[in-house]
Amino acid sequence: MTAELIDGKKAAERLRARVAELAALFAEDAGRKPGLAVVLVGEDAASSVYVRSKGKATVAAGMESFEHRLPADTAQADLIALVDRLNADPAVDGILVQLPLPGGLDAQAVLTRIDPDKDVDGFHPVNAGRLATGLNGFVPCTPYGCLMLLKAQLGELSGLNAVVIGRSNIVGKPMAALLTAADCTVTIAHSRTRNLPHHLAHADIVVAAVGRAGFVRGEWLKPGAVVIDVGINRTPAGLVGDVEFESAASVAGAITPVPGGVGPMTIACLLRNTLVAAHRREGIALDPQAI
Ligand SMILES: Nc1nc(=O)c2c([nH]1)NC[C@@H]1CN(c3ccc(C(=O)N[C@@H](CCC(=O)O)C(=O)O)cc3)C=[N+]21
Repeated sequence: MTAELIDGKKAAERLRARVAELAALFAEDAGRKPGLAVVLVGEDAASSVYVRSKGKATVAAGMESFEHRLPADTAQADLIALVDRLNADPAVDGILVQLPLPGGLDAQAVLTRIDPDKDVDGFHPVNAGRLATGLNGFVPCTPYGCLMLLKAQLGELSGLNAVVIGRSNIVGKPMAALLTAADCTVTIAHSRTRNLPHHLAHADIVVAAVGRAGFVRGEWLKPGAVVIDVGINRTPAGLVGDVEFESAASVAGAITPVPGGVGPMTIACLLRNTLVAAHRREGIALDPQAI
């Protein structure tokens, strides 16, 4: 292996420590802690683990964590009613409804019901529109975390060729928007892209978010490319990313591992967004560039 390992765990720890310092200052000024409400519907094992680690990280950062666990057979109207209560609750700065929702529930309707100024996931169409048009809003945590890792690795991104593999509303599309805003030349590839190796051959930056284990092969990469692997695939061999790690690590300049890469940054960025939401709601200044 020749590639440098990008330590997302360490980067996330640093970000969380900075968020905790600023959360303590916020609490002094506002007389209350920033608050994050997390809603989990059903008993999906992976979701349950994520929600628990989000709650722990929230408290560790000096924020209030409000956890709402609802049964899998919750009616759409009851879930909407909970979102309405959280929207109206002054102690709640951020609302996250854990995805995926159990079958029968309309996720889009729920996400659209969240107050855009409490939408720390950045999934509301208003926040997608703000990102697309360069307005201040909330950026989805996973692509925001990827951007932070890229900037820490490369410094200036202007003029670089970036290929984003995957076009989801949660990762691929906002990732492409962030890289475009950072003056990269951006290609969005996906499962139906013809001749992916052709596109990757010129990519200085590769962000893989297709949800297929080992989809991206090292031979396709430009030597020295920086590779961000968003994939979290549970296979018999364990947790693996969307990039074939061994072959990629012998060609890339730097690469994120799975686990220990993008995942921890996602949670740290959620705390960051919650801190920003709290400041905006209280009218307390916070330089977003400071974190
Ligand atoms: N409304 C909503 N917002 C989300 O942000 C959201 C969601 N729903 N549903 C599920 C996905 C997934 N997600 C992850 C968060 C942390 C890790 C993470 O910390 N992973 C560690 C450990 C991985 C493990 O051991 O399972 C790592 O990669 O090192 C991974 C994945 C947030 N998501």
